[in-house]
Amino acid sequence: MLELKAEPLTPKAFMPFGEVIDSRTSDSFPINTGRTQRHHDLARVETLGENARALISIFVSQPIRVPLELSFLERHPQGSQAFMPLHEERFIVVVAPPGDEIDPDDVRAFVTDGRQGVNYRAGTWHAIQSVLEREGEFLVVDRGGEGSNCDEYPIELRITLDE
Ligand SMILES: NC(=O)N[C@@H](O)C(=O)O
Ligand code: NI
Repeated sequence: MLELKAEPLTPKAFMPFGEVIDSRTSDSFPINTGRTQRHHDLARVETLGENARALISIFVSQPIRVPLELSFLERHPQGSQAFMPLHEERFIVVVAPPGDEIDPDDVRAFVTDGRQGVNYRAGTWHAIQSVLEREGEFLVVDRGGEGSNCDEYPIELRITLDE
């Protein structure tokens, strides 16, 4: 069992796995006669394969208990997957770089601050949605289309929080 302490999520630390979606750490420009700031193109939506298209969904997730024990990570080889909290919910992010094998030394665990969303790039190994404290509602953008788009990799993990 590999035990990891979740570290605060930052755009730089998450770069090997995808993007952090956050209006506080992204550039913007004015639109709508200056009434709106557009934080533009924050994450790459990847939709690969036959009849691929982008899906917009809402996940309503029940909270997990900490320490979080995992028996697998999953990946979506044909598309990215983004999670954006709708009510400042914090969640645990566990990731490993794309590849057919997972090196336990490459697994990273993060905790978001409620304002952050994430976009897993296609093929990034990740834990399934793991919201903290209370029921969470997330806007999800990922890939629809033909063929299988979810692989699982067995790995025993225990994620703790420094709080
Ligand atoms: N299965 C599904 O749509 N969700 C997972 O991919 C997940 O990452 O939570
Ligand atoms: Ni997923």
